[in-house]
Amino acid sequence: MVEHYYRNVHAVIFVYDVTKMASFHNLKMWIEECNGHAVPPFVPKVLVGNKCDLREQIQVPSSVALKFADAHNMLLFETSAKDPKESQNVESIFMCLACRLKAQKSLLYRDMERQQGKVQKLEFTQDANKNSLLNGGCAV
Ligand SMILES: Nc1nc2c(ncn2[C@@H]2O[C@H](COP(=O)(O)OP(=O)(O)OP(=O)(O)O)[C@@H](O)[C@H]2O)c(=O)[nH]1
Repeated sequence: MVEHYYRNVHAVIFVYDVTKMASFHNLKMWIEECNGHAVPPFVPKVLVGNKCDLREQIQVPSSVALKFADAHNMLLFETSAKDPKESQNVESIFMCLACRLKAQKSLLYRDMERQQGKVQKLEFTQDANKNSLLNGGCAV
């Protein structure tokens, strides 16, 4: 059953609760589990600390989470699913992942075209395609 979740995965979001240190410590186990299921390194992964509206109860300092995120090559987002003031970060998570996936797809497409010797032809004949083929960046 678990295998099913990892098959053809496009992105991974690791979520911990900023008010529960145990949930942060458990991340290591989740990352190992993810690696154990052979999720490729190019699959974008982000780290999300939720419940940041509960300021009085915070157990996981942002600096610690940031260090952990850096060490695992992930971006960190601190969010609240409850507080509308913090909820824009929820949207940012998905925008960020969408951007990365789009950039990846453009690069993959370009590489495929290169292998097939088609890039030159597209560069000269289709201006509209030129940007999407050659720009790996994100315009969002
Ligand atoms: N204050 C606050 N409460 C939240 C937030 N997100 C979820 N909750 C609350 O936390 C409780 C558990 O939420 P679930 O969505 O069931 O999450 P879960 O991972 O299954 O449960 P927990 O591990 O207990 O957090 C519910 O009462 C939610 O309303 C948040 O950002 N801020």
